[in-house]
Amino acid sequence: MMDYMGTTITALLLASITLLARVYSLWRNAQGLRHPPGPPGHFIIGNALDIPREKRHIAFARWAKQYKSDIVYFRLPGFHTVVLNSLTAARDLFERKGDIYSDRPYLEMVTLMGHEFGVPLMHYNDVWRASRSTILHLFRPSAVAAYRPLLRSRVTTMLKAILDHPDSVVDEVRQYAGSLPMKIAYGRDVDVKTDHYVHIAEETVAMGASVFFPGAIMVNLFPFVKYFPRWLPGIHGFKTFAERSNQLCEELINHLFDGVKKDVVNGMDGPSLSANFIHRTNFEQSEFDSRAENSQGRLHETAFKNVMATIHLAAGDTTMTSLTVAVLSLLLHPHVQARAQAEIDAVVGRDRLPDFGDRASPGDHAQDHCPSHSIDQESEPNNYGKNDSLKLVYVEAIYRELLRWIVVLPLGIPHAVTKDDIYNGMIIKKGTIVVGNSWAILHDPDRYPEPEEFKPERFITEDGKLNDDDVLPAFGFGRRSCPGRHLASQTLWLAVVSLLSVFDVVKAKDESGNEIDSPKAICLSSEDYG
Ligand code: HEM
Repeated sequence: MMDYMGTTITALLLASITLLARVYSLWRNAQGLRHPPGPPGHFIIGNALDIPREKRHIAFARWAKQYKSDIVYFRLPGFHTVVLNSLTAARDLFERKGDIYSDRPYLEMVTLMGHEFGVPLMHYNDVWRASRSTILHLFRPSAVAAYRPLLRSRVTTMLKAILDHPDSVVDEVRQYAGSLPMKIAYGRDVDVKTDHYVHIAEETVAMGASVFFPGAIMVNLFPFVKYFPRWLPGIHGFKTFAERSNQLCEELINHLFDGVKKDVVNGMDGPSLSANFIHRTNFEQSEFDSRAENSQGRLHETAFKNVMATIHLAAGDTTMTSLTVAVLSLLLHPHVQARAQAEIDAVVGRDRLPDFGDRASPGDHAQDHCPSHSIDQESEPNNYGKNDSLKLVYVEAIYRELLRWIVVLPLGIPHAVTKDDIYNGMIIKKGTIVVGNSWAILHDPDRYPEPEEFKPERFITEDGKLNDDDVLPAFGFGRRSCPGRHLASQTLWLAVVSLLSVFDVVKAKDESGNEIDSPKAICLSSEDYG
Protein backbone atom coordinates (compact mmCIF):
# COMPACT_ATOMS: atom_id res chain seq x y z
CA MET A 1 0.00 0.00 0.00
CA MET A 2 2.81 2.39 1.04
CA ASP A 3 4.64 1.42 -2.16
CA TYR A 4 1.61 2.20 -4.25
CA MET A 5 1.15 5.61 -2.57
CA GLY A 6 4.85 6.36 -2.94
CA THR A 7 4.74 5.58 -6.65
CA THR A 8 1.62 7.69 -7.12
CA ILE A 9 3.16 10.65 -5.29
CA THR A 10 6.38 10.35 -7.33
CA ALA A 11 4.38 10.17 -10.56
CA LEU A 12 2.35 13.23 -9.56
CA LEU A 13 5.52 15.10 -8.64
CA LEU A 14 7.16 14.26 -11.95
CA ALA A 15 4.03 15.27 -13.84
CA SER A 16 3.92 18.59 -11.96
CA ILE A 17 7.59 19.29 -12.63
CA THR A 18 7.11 18.53 -16.35
CA LEU A 19 4.05 20.77 -16.44
CA LEU A 20 5.87 23.58 -14.66
CA ALA A 21 8.84 23.26 -17.03
CA ARG A 22 6.46 23.44 -19.99
CA VAL A 23 4.68 26.50 -18.53
CA TYR A 24 8.06 28.14 -17.88
CA SER A 25 9.16 27.43 -21.41
CA LEU A 26 5.87 28.87 -22.80
CA TRP A 27 6.37 31.92 -20.57
CA ARG A 28 9.89 32.41 -21.93
CA ASN A 29 8.57 32.13 -25.46
CA ALA A 30 5.94 34.70 -24.58
CA GLN A 31 8.83 37.01 -23.55
CA GLY A 32 9.98 36.74 -27.15
CA LEU A 33 12.71 34.22 -26.30
CA ARG A 34 12.56 31.45 -28.84
CA HIS A 35 14.90 28.69 -29.78
CA PRO A 36 16.87 29.36 -32.96
CA PRO A 37 14.91 28.33 -36.06
CA GLY A 38 15.00 24.78 -37.37
CA PRO A 39 12.84 21.99 -38.73
CA PRO A 40 9.57 21.53 -36.83
CA GLY A 41 9.83 18.57 -34.48
CA HIS A 42 7.37 15.77 -33.76
CA PHE A 43 5.78 14.89 -30.45
CA ILE A 44 8.25 13.02 -28.16
CA ILE A 45 10.77 12.05 -30.87
CA GLY A 46 11.45 15.67 -31.83
CA ASN A 47 13.59 15.82 -34.98
CA ALA A 48 14.92 12.26 -34.75
CA LEU A 49 13.66 11.51 -38.27
CA ASP A 50 15.15 14.68 -39.79
CA ILE A 51 18.81 13.99 -38.97
CA PRO A 52 20.64 12.08 -41.69
CA ARG A 53 23.02 9.33 -40.63
CA GLU A 54 25.79 10.64 -42.85
CA LYS A 55 27.05 14.03 -44.04
CA ARG A 56 25.16 15.84 -41.30
CA HIS A 57 27.37 18.88 -41.80
CA ILE A 58 25.87 19.37 -45.27
CA ALA A 59 22.31 18.92 -43.99
CA PHE A 60 22.90 21.48 -41.22
CA ALA A 61 24.38 23.98 -43.69
CA ARG A 62 21.30 23.46 -45.88
CA TRP A 63 19.01 24.12 -42.91
CA ALA A 64 20.88 27.36 -42.25
CA LYS A 65 19.96 28.51 -45.77
CA GLN A 66 16.42 27.15 -45.56
CA TYR A 67 15.66 28.88 -42.24
CA LYS A 68 17.71 31.97 -43.15
CA SER A 69 19.71 31.76 -39.92
CA ASP A 70 23.36 30.86 -39.43
CA ILE A 71 22.34 29.21 -36.17
CA VAL A 72 19.80 26.38 -36.29
CA TYR A 73 18.10 24.29 -33.65
CA PHE A 74 16.76 20.77 -33.40
CA ARG A 75 15.49 18.58 -30.62
CA LEU A 76 15.91 14.92 -29.78
CA PRO A 77 14.39 13.23 -26.74
CA GLY A 78 16.24 14.73 -23.77
CA PHE A 79 18.50 16.94 -25.90
CA HIS A 80 18.39 20.43 -27.32
CA THR A 81 20.97 20.93 -30.05
CA VAL A 82 22.14 24.09 -31.75
CA VAL A 83 24.42 24.16 -34.80
CA LEU A 84 26.58 27.20 -35.53
CA ASN A 85 27.12 27.56 -39.25
CA SER A 86 29.04 30.85 -39.35
CA LEU A 87 32.38 32.07 -38.08
CA THR A 88 30.66 35.02 -36.39
CA ALA A 89 28.35 32.81 -34.34
CA ALA A 90 31.19 30.39 -33.50
CA ARG A 91 33.38 33.25 -32.30
CA ASP A 92 30.56 34.96 -30.40
CA LEU A 93 29.69 31.84 -28.45
CA PHE A 94 32.75 29.58 -28.27
CA GLU A 95 35.27 32.38 -27.85
CA ARG A 96 33.55 35.43 -26.33
CA LYS A 97 31.40 33.29 -24.05
CA GLY A 98 33.93 30.50 -23.64
CA ASP A 99 33.29 30.34 -19.90
CA ILE A 100 29.88 28.75 -20.52
CA TYR A 101 30.29 27.12 -23.98
CA SER A 102 33.17 24.75 -23.24
CA ASP A 103 31.60 21.67 -21.67
CA ARG A 104 30.96 18.41 -23.53
CA PRO A 105 27.53 16.79 -23.82
CA TYR A 106 26.46 14.24 -21.24
CA LEU A 107 25.95 11.14 -23.35
CA GLU A 108 25.25 7.93 -21.51
CA MET A 109 27.02 5.71 -24.02
CA VAL A 110 30.26 7.70 -23.74
CA THR A 111 30.27 7.02 -19.99
CA LEU A 112 29.36 3.36 -20.43
CA MET A 113 32.20 2.94 -22.92
CA GLY A 114 34.76 4.45 -20.54
CA HIS A 115 35.65 7.24 -23.00
CA GLU A 116 35.63 10.06 -20.46
CA PHE A 117 39.25 9.35 -19.57
CA GLY A 118 40.21 11.15 -22.79
CA VAL A 119 40.64 14.93 -22.78
CA PRO A 120 38.41 15.47 -25.86
CA LEU A 121 35.38 14.02 -24.08
CA MET A 122 36.07 15.21 -20.52
CA HIS A 123 33.63 17.58 -18.94
CA TYR A 124 34.60 21.17 -18.25
CA ASN A 125 36.14 20.60 -14.83
CA ASP A 126 39.44 20.74 -12.96
CA VAL A 127 40.70 17.40 -14.30
CA TRP A 128 40.12 18.62 -17.86
CA ARG A 129 41.76 21.97 -17.08
CA ALA A 130 44.90 20.35 -15.64
CA SER A 131 45.11 17.72 -18.40
CA ARG A 132 44.58 20.22 -21.20
CA SER A 133 47.10 22.65 -19.79
CA THR A 134 49.66 19.81 -19.74
CA ILE A 135 48.96 19.06 -23.42
CA LEU A 136 49.14 22.74 -24.30
CA HIS A 137 52.47 22.94 -22.53
CA LEU A 138 53.87 19.81 -24.19
CA PHE A 139 52.77 20.97 -27.64
CA ARG A 140 53.20 24.72 -27.47
CA PRO A 141 54.88 26.17 -30.58
CA SER A 142 58.33 26.36 -29.05
CA ALA A 143 58.12 22.81 -27.65
CA VAL A 144 56.96 21.45 -30.98
CA ALA A 145 60.17 22.78 -32.54
CA ALA A 146 61.94 20.07 -30.57
CA TYR A 147 60.32 17.42 -32.75
CA ARG A 148 61.78 18.75 -35.98
CA PRO A 149 64.76 16.35 -36.03
CA LEU A 150 62.37 13.44 -35.51
CA LEU A 151 60.04 14.67 -38.26
CA ARG A 152 62.92 15.18 -40.69
CA SER A 153 64.26 11.72 -40.11
CA ARG A 154 60.79 10.15 -40.43
CA VAL A 155 60.04 12.09 -43.60
CA THR A 156 63.30 10.92 -45.17
CA THR A 157 62.38 7.33 -44.33
CA MET A 158 58.97 7.95 -45.91
CA LEU A 159 60.48 9.34 -49.13
CA LYS A 160 62.88 6.39 -49.44
CA ALA A 161 60.05 3.92 -48.90
CA ILE A 162 57.95 5.61 -51.60
CA LEU A 163 60.92 5.54 -53.95
CA ASP A 164 61.11 1.77 -53.44
CA HIS A 165 57.33 1.24 -53.63
CA PRO A 166 55.79 4.04 -55.72
CA ASP A 167 52.30 2.52 -55.49
CA SER A 168 52.31 2.61 -51.72
CA VAL A 169 52.31 6.38 -51.30
CA VAL A 170 49.17 6.38 -49.13
CA ASP A 171 50.51 3.57 -46.93
CA GLU A 172 53.78 5.42 -46.46
CA VAL A 173 52.25 8.78 -45.53
CA ARG A 174 50.05 6.91 -43.04
CA GLN A 175 53.10 5.18 -41.63
CA TYR A 176 54.86 8.53 -41.23
CA ALA A 177 51.91 10.28 -39.55
CA GLY A 178 50.63 7.33 -37.54
CA SER A 179 53.97 6.35 -36.07
CA LEU A 180 54.76 9.80 -34.63
CA PRO A 181 52.35 9.92 -31.66
CA MET A 182 53.56 6.51 -30.42
CA LYS A 183 57.15 7.65 -30.70
CA ILE A 184 56.51 10.96 -28.96
CA ALA A 185 54.30 9.62 -26.17
CA TYR A 186 55.90 6.20 -25.54
CA GLY A 187 59.16 6.11 -27.48
CA ARG A 188 57.92 3.11 -29.52
CA ASP A 189 58.78 2.55 -33.17
CA VAL A 190 55.77 0.99 -34.83
CA ASP A 191 54.61 -0.33 -38.15
CA VAL A 192 51.12 1.17 -38.32
CA LYS A 193 49.86 -1.61 -40.58
CA THR A 194 50.58 -4.32 -38.06
CA ASP A 195 50.93 -2.70 -34.64
CA HIS A 196 48.35 -3.93 -32.17
CA TYR A 197 48.06 -0.62 -30.31
CA VAL A 198 47.63 1.41 -33.50
CA HIS A 199 44.81 -0.92 -34.50
CA ILE A 200 43.03 -0.73 -31.18
CA ALA A 201 43.41 3.05 -31.16
CA GLU A 202 41.72 3.17 -34.58
CA GLU A 203 38.98 0.86 -33.35
CA THR A 204 38.47 2.96 -30.20
CA VAL A 205 38.21 6.21 -32.18
CA ALA A 206 35.77 4.63 -34.63
CA MET A 207 33.65 3.21 -31.80
CA GLY A 208 33.56 6.59 -30.04
CA ALA A 209 32.68 8.47 -33.23
CA SER A 210 29.81 6.08 -33.97
CA VAL A 211 27.97 6.88 -30.73
CA PHE A 212 29.02 10.46 -30.02
CA PHE A 213 25.75 11.93 -31.12
CA PRO A 214 22.51 11.87 -29.08
CA GLY A 215 20.44 9.98 -31.64
CA ALA A 216 23.21 7.54 -32.59
CA ILE A 217 22.14 4.94 -30.05
CA MET A 218 19.03 4.32 -27.95
CA VAL A 219 20.77 4.46 -24.57
CA ASN A 220 21.85 8.07 -25.25
CA LEU A 221 18.19 9.05 -25.60
CA PHE A 222 16.80 6.77 -22.88
CA PRO A 223 19.62 6.19 -20.35
CA PHE A 224 17.43 4.00 -18.14
CA VAL A 225 17.69 1.16 -20.72
CA LYS A 226 21.17 0.49 -19.31
CA TYR A 227 19.38 -1.17 -16.37
CA PHE A 228 17.44 -3.54 -18.65
CA PRO A 229 18.55 -7.19 -18.70
CA ARG A 230 20.74 -8.35 -21.58
CA TRP A 231 18.22 -10.87 -22.89
CA LEU A 232 15.80 -8.11 -23.95
CA PRO A 233 16.04 -7.29 -27.68
CA GLY A 234 18.54 -4.49 -28.44
CA ILE A 235 20.22 -4.56 -25.02
CA HIS A 236 22.89 -7.23 -25.45
CA GLY A 237 24.43 -5.44 -28.45
CA PHE A 238 25.16 -2.09 -26.84
CA LYS A 239 26.30 -3.65 -23.57
CA THR A 240 28.81 -5.87 -25.38
CA PHE A 241 29.95 -2.85 -27.42
CA ALA A 242 30.51 -0.87 -24.21
CA GLU A 243 32.41 -3.75 -22.59
CA ARG A 244 34.69 -4.11 -25.59
CA SER A 245 35.36 -0.38 -25.53
CA ASN A 246 36.27 -0.43 -21.82
CA GLN A 247 38.67 -3.28 -22.48
CA LEU A 248 40.37 -1.37 -25.30
CA CYS A 249 40.61 1.85 -23.28
CA GLU A 250 42.14 -0.03 -20.37
CA GLU A 251 44.77 -1.52 -22.67
CA LEU A 252 45.54 1.80 -24.30
CA ILE A 253 45.86 3.67 -21.03
CA ASN A 254 47.84 1.15 -19.01
CA HIS A 255 49.76 -1.32 -21.18
CA LEU A 256 51.80 1.18 -23.16
CA PHE A 257 52.68 3.30 -20.15
CA ASP A 258 53.52 0.26 -18.01
CA GLY A 259 55.81 -0.94 -20.81
CA VAL A 260 57.76 2.33 -20.60
CA LYS A 261 57.92 1.97 -16.81
CA LYS A 262 59.52 -1.46 -17.19
CA ASP A 263 62.00 -0.05 -19.70
CA VAL A 264 62.91 2.74 -17.30
CA VAL A 265 63.49 0.25 -14.48
CA ASN A 266 65.71 -1.84 -16.79
CA GLY A 267 67.52 1.20 -18.12
CA MET A 268 66.23 0.39 -21.62
CA ASP A 269 64.06 3.46 -22.20
CA GLY A 270 64.49 5.85 -25.09
CA PRO A 271 63.35 9.48 -25.11
CA SER A 272 59.59 9.92 -24.74
CA LEU A 273 57.11 12.03 -22.81
CA SER A 274 56.16 9.04 -20.65
CA ALA A 275 59.80 8.22 -19.84
CA ASN A 276 60.43 11.89 -18.95
CA PHE A 277 57.46 11.82 -16.61
CA ILE A 278 58.56 8.58 -14.95
CA HIS A 279 62.10 9.86 -14.44
CA ARG A 280 60.85 13.17 -13.10
CA THR A 281 58.37 11.72 -10.65
CA ASN A 282 60.76 8.92 -9.72
CA PHE A 283 57.79 6.60 -9.13
CA GLU A 284 56.53 8.75 -6.29
CA GLN A 285 52.79 8.66 -5.97
CA SER A 286 52.74 11.82 -3.92
CA GLU A 287 49.77 13.70 -2.50
CA PHE A 288 46.74 12.59 -4.40
CA ASP A 289 43.29 13.87 -4.03
CA SER A 290 40.33 13.93 -6.37
CA ARG A 291 42.03 16.55 -8.55
CA ALA A 292 44.39 15.68 -11.38
CA GLU A 293 47.38 17.60 -10.04
CA ASN A 294 49.46 17.62 -6.91
CA SER A 295 50.28 20.80 -5.05
CA GLN A 296 53.15 21.64 -7.45
CA GLY A 297 50.68 21.70 -10.31
CA ARG A 298 52.02 18.43 -11.76
CA LEU A 299 49.65 15.77 -13.04
CA HIS A 300 49.56 12.59 -11.01
CA GLU A 301 50.23 9.31 -12.75
CA THR A 302 46.65 8.33 -13.50
CA ALA A 303 45.92 11.68 -15.10
CA PHE A 304 49.23 11.64 -17.00
CA LYS A 305 48.55 8.15 -18.38
CA ASN A 306 45.19 9.40 -19.61
CA VAL A 307 46.91 12.33 -21.30
CA MET A 308 49.38 10.03 -23.07
CA ALA A 309 46.56 7.77 -24.28
CA THR A 310 44.69 10.89 -25.42
CA ILE A 311 47.66 11.97 -27.52
CA HIS A 312 47.92 8.53 -29.06
CA LEU A 313 44.20 8.53 -29.93
CA ALA A 314 43.74 12.17 -30.91
CA ALA A 315 46.92 12.66 -32.91
CA GLY A 316 47.20 9.44 -34.92
CA ASP A 317 43.90 9.11 -36.71
CA THR A 318 43.43 12.83 -37.52
CA THR A 319 46.92 13.31 -38.95
CA MET A 320 46.86 10.06 -40.93
CA THR A 321 43.49 10.98 -42.43
CA SER A 322 44.66 14.52 -43.24
CA LEU A 323 47.70 13.23 -45.11
CA THR A 324 45.69 10.60 -46.98
CA VAL A 325 43.32 13.37 -48.07
CA ALA A 326 46.33 15.50 -49.01
CA VAL A 327 47.71 12.83 -51.35
CA LEU A 328 44.33 12.36 -53.03
CA SER A 329 43.83 16.12 -53.38
CA LEU A 330 47.23 16.51 -55.05
CA LEU A 331 46.44 13.59 -57.34
CA LEU A 332 43.31 15.39 -58.55
CA HIS A 333 45.13 18.68 -59.12
CA PRO A 334 48.28 18.20 -61.20
CA HIS A 335 48.50 21.93 -62.03
CA VAL A 336 48.73 22.67 -58.29
CA GLN A 337 51.61 20.22 -57.97
CA ALA A 338 53.39 21.80 -60.93
CA ARG A 339 53.08 25.32 -59.53
CA ALA A 340 54.29 24.18 -56.10
CA GLN A 341 57.24 22.37 -57.64
CA ALA A 342 58.24 25.48 -59.56
CA GLU A 343 58.13 27.46 -56.32
CA ILE A 344 60.17 24.86 -54.44
CA ASP A 345 62.66 24.87 -57.27
CA ALA A 346 63.01 28.64 -57.08
CA VAL A 347 63.15 28.96 -53.28
CA VAL A 348 64.91 25.76 -52.21
CA GLY A 349 66.73 24.63 -55.34
CA ARG A 350 67.54 21.00 -56.11
CA ASP A 351 70.45 20.36 -53.79
CA ARG A 352 68.50 19.79 -50.60
CA LEU A 353 65.06 18.94 -49.28
CA PRO A 354 62.78 21.79 -48.14
CA ASP A 355 62.99 22.48 -44.42
CA PHE A 356 61.04 24.39 -41.80
CA GLY A 357 63.11 27.51 -42.45
CA ASP A 358 61.55 27.65 -45.93
CA ARG A 359 58.04 27.80 -44.56
CA ALA A 360 56.13 31.04 -45.12
CA SER A 361 54.86 32.66 -41.89
CA PRO A 362 52.49 30.02 -40.60
CA GLY A 363 52.01 31.99 -37.40
CA ASP A 364 53.26 29.05 -35.37
CA HIS A 365 56.74 30.19 -34.60
CA ALA A 366 56.40 33.45 -32.77
CA GLN A 367 58.29 32.42 -29.66
CA ASP A 368 61.11 29.92 -29.48
CA HIS A 369 61.90 28.94 -25.91
CA CYS A 370 63.56 25.72 -24.92
CA PRO A 371 60.89 23.20 -23.90
CA SER A 372 61.46 21.42 -20.63
CA HIS A 373 59.54 18.25 -21.46
CA SER A 374 60.78 17.62 -24.93
CA ILE A 375 62.83 14.97 -26.60
CA ASP A 376 65.70 15.79 -28.96
CA GLN A 377 65.87 19.54 -28.58
CA GLU A 378 66.42 21.33 -31.87
CA SER A 379 69.88 22.87 -31.70
CA GLU A 380 70.31 24.63 -35.01
CA PRO A 381 69.18 28.25 -35.39
CA ASN A 382 66.03 28.62 -37.47
CA ASN A 383 65.58 31.22 -40.12
CA TYR A 384 61.96 32.18 -39.55
CA GLY A 385 61.53 35.80 -40.16
CA LYS A 386 63.81 35.76 -43.17
CA ASN A 387 62.35 37.65 -46.09
CA ASP A 388 58.94 36.12 -46.92
CA SER A 389 59.54 36.46 -50.65
CA LEU A 390 62.22 33.78 -50.23
CA LYS A 391 59.74 31.39 -48.73
CA LEU A 392 57.24 28.81 -49.89
CA VAL A 393 54.11 30.95 -50.00
CA TYR A 394 52.21 28.78 -52.50
CA VAL A 395 53.02 25.58 -50.58
CA GLU A 396 51.66 27.24 -47.45
CA ALA A 397 48.51 28.11 -49.36
CA ILE A 398 48.21 24.43 -50.40
CA TYR A 399 48.53 23.40 -46.75
CA ARG A 400 45.66 25.72 -45.82
CA GLU A 401 43.51 24.66 -48.76
CA LEU A 402 44.00 21.00 -47.82
CA LEU A 403 42.63 21.71 -44.34
CA ARG A 404 39.75 23.73 -45.76
CA TRP A 405 38.72 21.66 -48.76
CA ILE A 406 38.09 18.37 -46.97
CA VAL A 407 37.55 19.02 -43.29
CA VAL A 408 38.65 15.94 -41.37
CA LEU A 409 36.26 16.60 -38.47
CA PRO A 410 33.52 18.56 -40.27
CA LEU A 411 31.41 19.01 -37.13
CA GLY A 412 34.39 19.08 -34.76
CA ILE A 413 33.56 17.66 -31.36
CA PRO A 414 30.28 18.98 -29.92
CA HIS A 415 30.45 21.45 -27.06
CA ALA A 416 27.75 21.93 -24.40
CA VAL A 417 26.58 25.07 -22.62
CA THR A 418 26.56 25.18 -18.83
CA LYS A 419 24.08 28.06 -18.31
CA ASP A 420 20.97 29.41 -20.01
CA ASP A 421 22.10 31.97 -22.57
CA ILE A 422 20.45 34.42 -24.91
CA TYR A 423 22.02 35.05 -28.30
CA ASN A 424 20.53 37.55 -30.74
CA GLY A 425 17.17 37.24 -28.96
CA MET A 426 17.21 33.41 -29.09
CA ILE A 427 17.31 31.20 -26.04
CA ILE A 428 20.01 28.53 -25.74
CA LYS A 429 19.22 26.49 -22.68
CA LYS A 430 21.66 25.11 -20.15
CA GLY A 431 22.78 21.65 -21.28
CA THR A 432 22.18 22.35 -24.98
CA ILE A 433 24.64 20.60 -27.27
CA VAL A 434 26.37 23.24 -29.38
CA VAL A 435 27.99 22.07 -32.59
CA GLY A 436 30.43 24.19 -34.58
CA ASN A 437 29.93 23.34 -38.25
CA SER A 438 33.56 23.81 -39.33
CA TRP A 439 32.72 22.48 -42.78
CA ALA A 440 30.00 25.13 -43.34
CA ILE A 441 32.33 27.85 -42.05
CA LEU A 442 35.18 26.74 -44.31
CA HIS A 443 32.80 26.44 -47.29
CA ASP A 444 31.11 29.78 -46.80
CA PRO A 445 30.96 31.20 -50.35
CA ASP A 446 31.28 34.78 -49.07
CA ARG A 447 34.65 34.00 -47.51
CA TYR A 448 35.70 31.32 -50.00
CA PRO A 449 34.23 31.96 -53.46
CA GLU A 450 33.58 28.67 -55.33
CA PRO A 451 34.14 26.75 -52.09
CA GLU A 452 33.96 23.34 -53.80
CA GLU A 453 36.99 24.16 -55.95
CA PHE A 454 40.52 23.35 -54.75
CA LYS A 455 42.21 26.74 -55.13
CA PRO A 456 45.23 27.38 -52.92
CA GLU A 457 45.65 30.85 -54.47
CA ARG A 458 42.61 32.02 -52.49
CA PHE A 459 45.01 32.46 -49.54
CA ILE A 460 47.42 34.69 -51.46
CA THR A 461 46.94 38.43 -51.75
CA GLU A 462 47.41 40.41 -54.96
CA ASP A 463 50.93 41.37 -53.93
CA GLY A 464 51.90 37.71 -53.54
CA LYS A 465 51.71 37.49 -49.74
CA LEU A 466 49.75 35.09 -47.58
CA ASN A 467 46.51 36.51 -46.24
CA ASP A 468 45.73 36.25 -42.53
CA ASP A 469 43.27 33.33 -42.80
CA ASP A 470 44.94 30.35 -41.19
CA VAL A 471 41.80 28.13 -41.37
CA LEU A 472 41.68 27.61 -37.62
CA PRO A 473 38.07 26.35 -37.63
CA ALA A 474 39.53 23.08 -38.96
CA PHE A 475 40.92 22.68 -35.43
CA GLY A 476 37.75 23.62 -33.57
CA PHE A 477 36.91 26.54 -31.36
CA GLY A 478 37.61 28.47 -28.19
CA ARG A 479 38.76 26.76 -25.02
CA ARG A 480 38.29 23.30 -26.54
CA SER A 481 40.19 24.03 -29.77
CA CYS A 482 42.79 21.44 -30.72
CA PRO A 483 45.84 21.75 -28.45
CA GLY A 484 47.86 19.59 -30.87
CA ARG A 485 47.46 21.86 -33.88
CA HIS A 486 51.05 23.14 -33.89
CA LEU A 487 52.37 19.60 -34.04
CA ALA A 488 49.75 18.69 -36.66
CA SER A 489 50.71 21.73 -38.71
CA GLN A 490 54.44 20.88 -38.70
CA THR A 491 53.79 17.21 -39.41
CA LEU A 492 51.47 17.85 -42.35
CA TRP A 493 53.48 20.69 -43.85
CA LEU A 494 56.76 18.79 -43.88
CA ALA A 495 55.21 15.70 -45.46
CA VAL A 496 53.40 17.67 -48.16
CA VAL A 497 56.34 19.88 -49.12
CA SER A 498 58.74 16.90 -49.12
CA LEU A 499 56.43 14.82 -51.30
CA LEU A 500 56.05 17.71 -53.74
CA SER A 501 59.77 18.29 -53.90
CA VAL A 502 60.62 14.71 -54.86
CA PHE A 503 57.57 13.22 -56.57
CA ASP A 504 54.70 13.83 -58.92
CA VAL A 505 51.58 12.16 -57.57
CA VAL A 506 49.75 10.63 -60.53
CA LYS A 507 47.05 8.06 -61.15
CA ALA A 508 48.34 4.50 -61.09
CA LYS A 509 47.63 2.22 -64.07
CA ASP A 510 46.14 -1.27 -64.08
CA GLU A 511 47.69 -4.21 -65.93
CA SER A 512 46.09 -3.10 -69.23
CA GLY A 513 47.58 0.35 -68.87
CA ASN A 514 44.31 2.09 -67.92
CA GLU A 515 44.42 4.79 -65.26
CA ILE A 516 42.87 3.81 -61.95
CA ASP A 517 41.79 5.95 -59.02
CA SER A 518 44.70 5.20 -56.76
CA PRO A 519 47.84 7.27 -56.46
CA LYS A 520 51.33 6.44 -57.59
CA ALA A 521 54.43 8.53 -56.99
CA ILE A 522 56.80 9.28 -59.85
CA CYS A 523 60.20 10.55 -58.89
CA LEU A 524 61.04 13.93 -60.41
CA SER A 525 64.29 13.74 -62.29
CA SER A 526 66.26 16.91 -63.04
CA GLU A 527 64.86 16.89 -66.62
CA ASP A 528 61.32 16.89 -65.20
CA TYR A 529 62.24 19.94 -63.20
CA GLY A 530 63.62 21.63 -66.25
C1 HEM B 1 45.28 17.32 -38.72
C2 HEM B 1 45.29 16.96 -37.47
C3 HEM B 1 44.26 17.36 -36.45
C4 HEM B 1 43.01 17.89 -36.61
C5 HEM B 1 42.30 18.26 -37.91
C6 HEM B 1 42.44 18.07 -35.29
C7 HEM B 1 41.19 18.62 -35.04
C8 HEM B 1 40.62 18.74 -33.80
C9 HEM B 1 39.30 19.25 -33.53
C10 HEM B 1 38.33 19.77 -34.59
C11 HEM B 1 39.09 19.20 -32.20
C12 HEM B 1 37.81 19.61 -31.45
C13 HEM B 1 37.88 21.06 -31.04
C14 HEM B 1 36.63 21.56 -30.37
O1 HEM B 1 36.03 20.85 -29.58
O2 HEM B 1 36.21 22.70 -30.67
C15 HEM B 1 40.29 18.64 -31.60
C16 HEM B 1 40.46 18.44 -30.25
C17 HEM B 1 41.59 17.88 -29.71
N1 HEM B 1 42.75 17.54 -30.37
FE1 HEM B 1 43.11 17.68 -32.32
N2 HEM B 1 43.34 17.65 -34.36
C18 HEM B 1 44.47 17.22 -35.02
C19 HEM B 1 45.64 16.75 -34.45
C20 HEM B 1 45.87 16.62 -33.11
C21 HEM B 1 47.13 16.26 -32.50
C22 HEM B 1 48.43 16.02 -33.28
C23 HEM B 1 46.93 16.20 -31.15
C24 HEM B 1 47.89 15.89 -30.03
C25 HEM B 1 49.14 16.13 -30.02
C26 HEM B 1 45.53 16.54 -30.91
C27 HEM B 1 44.93 16.60 -29.67
C28 HEM B 1 43.63 17.03 -29.45
C29 HEM B 1 43.01 17.05 -28.13
C30 HEM B 1 43.64 16.60 -26.82
C31 HEM B 1 41.73 17.59 -28.30
C32 HEM B 1 40.68 17.83 -27.23
C33 HEM B 1 40.77 19.25 -26.69
C34 HEM B 1 39.78 19.53 -25.59
O3 HEM B 1 38.71 18.93 -25.57
O4 HEM B 1 40.08 20.39 -24.74
N3 HEM B 1 44.94 16.80 -32.12
N4 HEM B 1 41.22 18.39 -32.59
